[in-house]
Amino acid sequence: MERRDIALINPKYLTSAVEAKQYPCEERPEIAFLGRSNVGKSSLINSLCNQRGLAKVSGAPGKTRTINFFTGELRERVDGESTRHPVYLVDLPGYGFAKTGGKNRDLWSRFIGDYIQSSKRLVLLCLLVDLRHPGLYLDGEAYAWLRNNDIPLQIVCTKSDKLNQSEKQKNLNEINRLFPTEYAALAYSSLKGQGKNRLIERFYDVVRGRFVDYEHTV
Ligand SMILES: Nc1nc2c(ncn2[C@@H]2O[C@H](COP(=O)(O)OP(=O)(O)OP(=O)(O)O)[C@@H](O)[C@H]2O)c(=O)[nH]1
Repeated sequence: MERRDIALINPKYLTSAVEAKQYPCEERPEIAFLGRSNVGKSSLINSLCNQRGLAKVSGAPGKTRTINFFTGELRERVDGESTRHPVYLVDLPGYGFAKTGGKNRDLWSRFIGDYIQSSKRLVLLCLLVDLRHPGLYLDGEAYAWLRNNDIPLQIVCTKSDKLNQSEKQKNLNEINRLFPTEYAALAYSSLKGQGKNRLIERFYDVVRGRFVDYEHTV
């Protein structure tokens, strides 16, 4: 019987950028991660890549202030045959930390906006929200702002291990209702690995749909 076996392999930190001319130039599709500060972006990237220290995990909100690029490959194995797609994972600075008010907030929007608008290779934006807190004002603002762009959006609901089954389902429904996107919101736990395979599957399918030229079979 055919079995789908998908992984994100060979992850490496590549570079950090504060302006467009510092973005890497190799043509790879990009999957970006955005969310309120401390929502668990670094933990999610580490969990997706099975590498603890890849992205920094902080107790102090607002640590990620640059756009961080990681390289990796999406690999699917079906019945012993393996297909790979090189990608960039892009860790965007968190919004909503204490000092980000007024002028800082405008700078943040311009910074992220420049990235989103200038990157021709961005195929999926993952908006991370904390599953325990559906409908936070700042998440709503980010969602509304991102909907104005043409980039496919995947809502990823972090820290799902902190809720029981019925709370999880209730909050997931609420997030889907408040933030509808082309793909249903996904519950994720970096601690337990919940949602990981489904999210990597999503990456694979999005990348495959848009960037078939990069495909090579090994
Ligand atoms: N229980 C649990 N804790 C998590 C999970 N993901 C992240 N955390 C914790 O949440 C805190 C913030 O995680 P980070 O991954 O550093 O968050 P971030 O969004 O990258 O933070 P910034 O760099 O400030 O933007 C850390 O204490 C993590 O250990 C999860 O799935 N489950």
